[in-house]
Amino acid sequence: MSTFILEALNDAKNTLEKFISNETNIAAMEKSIKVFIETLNNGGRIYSCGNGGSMCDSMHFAEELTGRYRKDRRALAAMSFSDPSHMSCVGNDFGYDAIFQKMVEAFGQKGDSLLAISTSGNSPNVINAVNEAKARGVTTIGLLGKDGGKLKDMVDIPIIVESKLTDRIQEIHIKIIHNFIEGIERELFPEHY
Ligand SMILES: O=C(CO)[C@@H](O)[C@H](O)[C@H](O)[C@H](O)COP(=O)(O)O
Ligand SMILES: [Zn+2]
Repeated sequence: MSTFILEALNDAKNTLEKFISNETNIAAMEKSIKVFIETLNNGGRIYSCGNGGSMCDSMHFAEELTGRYRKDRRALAAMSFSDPSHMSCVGNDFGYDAIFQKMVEAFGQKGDSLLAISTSGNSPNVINAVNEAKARGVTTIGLLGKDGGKLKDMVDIPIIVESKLTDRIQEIHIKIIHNFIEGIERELFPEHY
């Protein structure tokens, strides 16, 4: 039993170390934070989407912007595409592949940004959201994994966690997400740091 626990924790450590050691990843994270800050400073909105655990990450990202991260401050304009009634309607009437695309169609404007989260980079509903975002001048940032999938070459800024395991990739994604929030707050609320 303990062997499996240590193996899993060590694999997580190694995956994070590998991610950190690639300068491209850190540069892409910095670039993403700049995009988010620019969006907010220009009165735009930050959107996010993903499936399963990545939907939880998408919601986690948005709530820490609209609500709170480390300290109290004003709400920031963010929205996760995860409204169950919207998803059941669009899933039922247009198909599951349209659930995120329809939200971009409803809200996406030039200058907004979209955090598209997919560990495979191949989920059709995330791909369709990114295509809609591109057509509307919404900047796209991909939190991806494995080989980056189709989204790697579609998003403006791809961030790929090198691992074959969905859960492991998600564990690094949430670290990146917290880093995004801290980067945004450091710029907009320097008095908190
Ligand atoms: O959270 C997990 C596994 O850790 C699962 O729910 C996982 O998110 C789902 O299988 C997703 O449908 C995977 O989609 P994607 O990351 O490939 O876009
Ligand atoms: Zn958090």
